[in-house]
Amino acid sequence: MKLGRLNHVGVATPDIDAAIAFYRDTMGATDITEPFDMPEQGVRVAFVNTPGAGGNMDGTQVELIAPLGENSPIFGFIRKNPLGGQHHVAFEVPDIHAAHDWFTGRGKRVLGTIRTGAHGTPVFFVHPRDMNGMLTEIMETPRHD
Ligand SMILES: CC[C@H](C(=O)O)C(=O)SCCNC(=O)CCNC(=O)[C@H](O)C(C)(C)COP(=O)(O)OP(=O)(O)OC[C@H]1O[C@@H](n2cnc3c(N)ncnc32)[C@H](O)[C@@H]1OP(=O)(O)O
Ligand SMILES: [Co+2]
Repeated sequence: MKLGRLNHVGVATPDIDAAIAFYRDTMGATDITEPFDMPEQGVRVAFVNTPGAGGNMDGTQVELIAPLGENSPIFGFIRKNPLGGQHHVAFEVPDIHAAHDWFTGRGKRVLGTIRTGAHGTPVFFVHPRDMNGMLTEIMETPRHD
């Protein structure tokens, strides 16, 4: 497998509206999506688009995520980290199933099943303990048709 593009850094927050205001007013972000719920993933999500290499908006995103209820997979994280913070990183791959075989073949614990992520493509997560302490999301590259 070859290292793919860093698509986003997942940042957990207890208050997504306050986090959006921070990125807009303190960090000077000019391109932030409206938040939206992903009940099947137990999170509310908003994307902060960062400038790309050419100053456009195809750079790596900050993916703001807030827990939807106590069953959210990030509820425990917020309880331990009340301010929120860096939660995961997401790398792109061309083929999610080949990537899944790559990580499981190396004894890495894939969490749950392949699911549809916030970019509309299949994703899976690899346990932080098997990834040098970093919860890692592997996502199939979004198609820009
Ligand atoms: C999919 C939509 C969107 C997208 O981009 O498309 C998203 O990214 S949504 C992101 C939210 N969803 C997930 O994170 C799904 C995968 N995550 C999980 O299954 C859990 O969060 C899990 C298993 C990683 C941790 O769950 P929990 O915190 O309830 O369990 P523990 O407290 O037992 O944690 C075990 C162990 O891992 C450490 N930990 C927990 N979270 C993280 C983290 N984000 N980064 C690094 N380490 C983490 C925790 O401290 C425990 O370590 P220990 O040494 O035992 O204390
Ligand atoms: Co993510």
